[in-house]
Amino acid sequence: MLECWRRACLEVFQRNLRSHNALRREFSSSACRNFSIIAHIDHGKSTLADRLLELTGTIDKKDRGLNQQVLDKLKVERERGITVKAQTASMIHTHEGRKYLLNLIDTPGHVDFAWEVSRSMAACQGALLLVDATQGVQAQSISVFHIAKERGLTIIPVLNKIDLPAAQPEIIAAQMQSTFGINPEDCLHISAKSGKGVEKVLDAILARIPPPRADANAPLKALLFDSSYDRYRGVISLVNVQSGVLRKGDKIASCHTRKKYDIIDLGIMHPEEVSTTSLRPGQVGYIACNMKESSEAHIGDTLHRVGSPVESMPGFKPAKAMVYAGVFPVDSNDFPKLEESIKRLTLTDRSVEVTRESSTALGQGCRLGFLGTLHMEVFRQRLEDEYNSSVIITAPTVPYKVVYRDRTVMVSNPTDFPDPEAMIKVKDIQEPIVSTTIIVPQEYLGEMMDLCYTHRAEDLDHRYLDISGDSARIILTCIMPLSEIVTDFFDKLKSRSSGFASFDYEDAGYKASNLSKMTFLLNGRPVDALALIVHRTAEQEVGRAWVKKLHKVIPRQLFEVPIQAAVGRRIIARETLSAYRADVTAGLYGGHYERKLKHLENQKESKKKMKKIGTVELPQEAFYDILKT
Ligand SMILES: Nc1nc2c(ncn2[C@@H]2O[C@H](COP(=O)(O)OP(=O)(O)OP(=O)(O)O)[C@@H](O)[C@H]2O)c(=O)[nH]1
Repeated sequence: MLECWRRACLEVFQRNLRSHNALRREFSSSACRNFSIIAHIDHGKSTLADRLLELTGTIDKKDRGLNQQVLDKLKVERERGITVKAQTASMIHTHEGRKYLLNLIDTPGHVDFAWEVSRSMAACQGALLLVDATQGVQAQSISVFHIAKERGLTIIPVLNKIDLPAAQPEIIAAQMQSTFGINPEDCLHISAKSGKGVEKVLDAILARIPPPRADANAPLKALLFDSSYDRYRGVISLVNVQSGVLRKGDKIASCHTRKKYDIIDLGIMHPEEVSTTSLRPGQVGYIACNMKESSEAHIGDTLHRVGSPVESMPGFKPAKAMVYAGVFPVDSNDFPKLEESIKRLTLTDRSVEVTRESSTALGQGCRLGFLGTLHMEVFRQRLEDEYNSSVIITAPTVPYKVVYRDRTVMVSNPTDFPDPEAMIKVKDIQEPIVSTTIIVPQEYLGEMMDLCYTHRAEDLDHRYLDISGDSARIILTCIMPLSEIVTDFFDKLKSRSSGFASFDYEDAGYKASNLSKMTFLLNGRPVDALALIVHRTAEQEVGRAWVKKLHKVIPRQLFEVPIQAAVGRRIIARETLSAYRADVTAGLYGGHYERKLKHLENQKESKKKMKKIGTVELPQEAFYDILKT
């Protein structure tokens, strides 16, 4: 038994040593290929990435549990089966006796994380466009294709899941031709799950993707495209060396901050960090250089050698928060812990915007800006998973523009939205709009159009994406207010199309709109944390729905409590909570005096945790119940 174990350990050690020795070789740029895998959500990116890592001997099948993807490292990614954060891995592949260094940058598939996708692509010369052969081209296949095309990447079309009986690779290849102008003969047919055809993907990467154009003798120029935080070593940055050679001990400087650093360690991701002596032009790897604050690692920054400045490369458009929400601790005494947790989490997720906020109802909290609602959900789950904090998140709000005669104010918190009385001073209120693409089988077109119209869609247009037999698919485009999408639009889209519709959107600027602030009153007193911004046409519906929900969740008091939705002084909806007397000592007679006292003590204790809204007492948990859906 012991002998077996010893032999297994030795095997792993020797394999690691062999591969680490291979990694320490210096790869010329002609032996490098930098690529990413782009696809619609669930089309199999992470599965293909794992298969490539296995085929190149970077990981061993035995090293990982069943169904666990190596590059999906966050707990929330494993639980939800989605990729949130782009990961990088380098592999060594031997072809016709020559060793190549393949750098794979895995990308997330969901619309909320499009920023990560375009960032990852900046370090690549090619992309595998992966399409599920049972589902065909979907909304995000189109958006990621266009991002890759704009960046001038070589695209290798790959049809996945051919092992499934429902796969129709020939039909989907024809779809690729009609949608993207791709020659069907260029499409590779694979099953990332079984590994069938994946060898050909490696061949295509070498044959079709050009090596990075890089000059080892030119001054050092490295693109910083991602960063993470390590408690002991500070900021770890991922860089793509565009020219020159980066070595341990080098003194480098940032074009953005002008700050100087010494390279303490560098290397490649294999898929964990493996230290090397240098990073050569064209390579992708990590550097540790005693950067203390993650704000110093500016995504899209150009690094150069101290004393030999270079022109900075065009950076990235900064991530733009599209959805804001207040985050409060369930127990208000926990605010310092919550703030610390948020701070630490934002070190690994730089796209979250953070400011402090305080509410009369919920106490001290933070206002956070997210890229979308899934991003918000994922952040909440990461907070709970990694930092063990329960949080109350207020209803999501998009950033509105309030245009006064002399200035424009951005409002991302309903409490700051002008009341109807203050509207005389306001010239215009504008809301963010997005251009939306939906792909759906034609039999659901009516349902989809109806759904879009009820969410205030304009400029609705549609055309056939492809016609194959009876299964024609439609591509539907329209302009919609972003606020309509951040609630339950996605769930409705999926349920009304039996799960067949796919959906994507992109920023389309701002548009004037007829909006107002809705407040909720408990016994005549407004509860700030519940305020909403609604379109005039939806006032009645939203007001009634929320009042009903509050009626269900708020515990009865010793007196009758009216629950009202109001816009200014106008009451839109009302429910009444009937009175209730909580007699905790009922049933305790005569000799039970001590127990009676204890019950009263307990009641006093729980009262301390109550929030007072005027005369109404609410446990903080009630807000959690009200706001969790
Ligand atoms: N039958 C079959 N299933 C596959 C194949 N490739 C992937 N899958 C399955 O499809 C599902 C989605 O695969 P993932 O690799 O997680 O997809 P993804 O594109 O990385 O998803 P995101 O990271 O969320 O964007 C998983 O259940 C996989 O097991 C394949 O070739 N055949």
